[in-house]
Amino acid sequence: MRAVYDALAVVRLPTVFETICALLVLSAVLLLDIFVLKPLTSPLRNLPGPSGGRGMDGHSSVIMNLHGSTVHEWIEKYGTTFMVKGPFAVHHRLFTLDPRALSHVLNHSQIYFKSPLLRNLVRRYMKEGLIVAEGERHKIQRKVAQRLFSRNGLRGMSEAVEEKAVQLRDIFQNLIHNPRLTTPYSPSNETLPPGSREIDIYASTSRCTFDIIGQVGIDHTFDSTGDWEGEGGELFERYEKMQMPFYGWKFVIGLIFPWFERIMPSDNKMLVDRAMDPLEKLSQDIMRERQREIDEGKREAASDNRDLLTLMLRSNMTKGMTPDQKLRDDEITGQLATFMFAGSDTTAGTIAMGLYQLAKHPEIQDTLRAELLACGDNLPYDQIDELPYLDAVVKEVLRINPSLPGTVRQAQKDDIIPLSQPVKLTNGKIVNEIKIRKGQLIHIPIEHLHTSTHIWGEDAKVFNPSRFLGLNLEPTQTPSTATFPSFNSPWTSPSTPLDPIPESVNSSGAEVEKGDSNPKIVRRSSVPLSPMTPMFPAHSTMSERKSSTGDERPTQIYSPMPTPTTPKFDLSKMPRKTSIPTLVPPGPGVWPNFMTFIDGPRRCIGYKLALIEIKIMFFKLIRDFEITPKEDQKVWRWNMMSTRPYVEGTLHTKGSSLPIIFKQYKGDPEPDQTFHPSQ
Ligand code: HEM
Repeated sequence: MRAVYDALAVVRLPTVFETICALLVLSAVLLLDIFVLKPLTSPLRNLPGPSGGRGMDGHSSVIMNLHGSTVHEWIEKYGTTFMVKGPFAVHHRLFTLDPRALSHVLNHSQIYFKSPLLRNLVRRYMKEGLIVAEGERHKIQRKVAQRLFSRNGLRGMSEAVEEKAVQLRDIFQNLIHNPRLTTPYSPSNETLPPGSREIDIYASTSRCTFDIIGQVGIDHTFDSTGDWEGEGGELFERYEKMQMPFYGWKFVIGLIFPWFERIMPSDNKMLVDRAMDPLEKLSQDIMRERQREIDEGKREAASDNRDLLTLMLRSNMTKGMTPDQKLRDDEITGQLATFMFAGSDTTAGTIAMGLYQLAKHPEIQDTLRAELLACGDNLPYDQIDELPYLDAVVKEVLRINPSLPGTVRQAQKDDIIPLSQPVKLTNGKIVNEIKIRKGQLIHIPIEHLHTSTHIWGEDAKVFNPSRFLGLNLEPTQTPSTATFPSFNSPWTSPSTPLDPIPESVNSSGAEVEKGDSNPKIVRRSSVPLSPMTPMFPAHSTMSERKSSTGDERPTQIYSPMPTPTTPKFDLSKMPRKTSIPTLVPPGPGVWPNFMTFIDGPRRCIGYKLALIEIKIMFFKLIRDFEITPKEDQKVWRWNMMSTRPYVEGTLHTKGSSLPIIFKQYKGDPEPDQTFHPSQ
């Protein structure tokens, strides 16, 4: 002890000069490490790749630009795997479309996490839910959430979705038939002739998907679609407003140092808190109430997979669970924010962009309508799911407009990534694998993969659903034929098998079967479906009511019986199932090389619900309406967490929107009304 006191007696605090010198030396070492040592020793340093990227964001803004062609030029020049740069061109990152590499990264989720920056961005909106969680916490959360998507769970969801779709269709019909009616997504109808109505399809479907997640997540009815002045409508307005593109420097600093915004919140942070705090409070109140109901035996265990909240609470009550195995309160409430964000924006954007594509391609719209009208209006979802042309259209929408154009992973330790396409390094060596260092990032370019002509053929950028039917139904399209460069090019098909994909199918069969070129969501259709056979007679009733405030509200139930379109092709020749075009090489994804929902243990947990929503919405809306784009309107997409449509010149004033013109579909014109050029 004496020796310790003696030693302390000679210790003194450093002088200011010594402290400054020490800090300078430390900074010099750090800078040397970042700007010289790291790049010089980077295992990616000999990979070919584009020059530039010397700015603060390196090549990121080029990669994230949804409308540029530069990345495709890089792919042409450097092949499937190359190096791109992070900040100040000193951070080396891997950019790969190589199926084996992607499969390896996605399936080793214990090595490849989301980067801290991406997690900070996601956490801002989605709190401590599934998307932010990594490692053991992720496994625990995912296991519970997965149960929501059991066969029974999905059936319940399809009923909730159908109800919403019918509500939306009724509202649209009412808007068309009653020009004086207004809604937040169709404020006025001044310039259009009677019988047509301009409706913002993004604003309306995002309300629907918000309502659906309220139901599925916490068994709560928001009804922001029909009751936009009510509590749900107000919550939705705030939720929508927080996604306006207001960023600025405080936002950027806050992404790197989240504590900063606790002192100086950015505009974005204030909008997010204004939207998410009431939602969080609501889910906490419901959580307490639900726990009480469970404790008092008021909720039947059998009905508990109806919503995620109850499922999580009941899971925490499993006998023998250690505290570590239980979900924390912030994980439970965070899950609502996660599902709200991950599940509603993505799906709404897809439905809106899909309807826009159909509006722009009348011949595809007619073909789809012909298929849908050949069935009754009340077709159950498992049969809707079997309709081949609808399936092809939905796949094509998901292929060409994936909600997440890409994602990023960061290696948590040194690793070796296998390749199916050898890469020629700048030093002339040819390698079949890439070494990656702890901390380096890997870009997973979903949209570039989907629009690569080498994978999807010459018409990769064209909206052409018939590629999934092996047909060429649209006269304006050329058949999808890939022109693969010579054998030695980086585009030859994989010579080695892909990584085995861990079977994440649970006992309820909630995940997709692998190895099937056309996996289906629910494989229980026992009724053979002929697309030509009407299944149920459509009905036609109409009722209107006035709201309590005396305003006319679109609350009608109205289902006309249009004459089916004369199909532009023989429906009986339609293949009964879609398939991935044979030219598409094997690759990871929910379907081969189809990465909209990515793959592996972090694959989108809600993709089956997304498919249900998209298909049922298309089914209900395209049967009853003819849709056309607005003249002189340019539509773009912007990307923050997921891509959203907006009209040119209105992003910063209006935010996301996508108005299109709706007309009641009345069937083909009678022959005597048809104009004949010879007359
Ligand atoms: C068209 C609609 C959708 C698309 C394109 C989509 C896409 C994706 C993608 C690409 C990911 C992986 C993100 C990453 O790891 O970087 C993901 C994850 C996720 N998605 Fe979806 N999604 C959709 C709909 C939904 C729906 C409807 C729900 C919920 C009901 C949902 C819930 C989630 C969750 C919770 C995760 C995190 C899974 C995990 O990390 O384990 N998504 N989604």
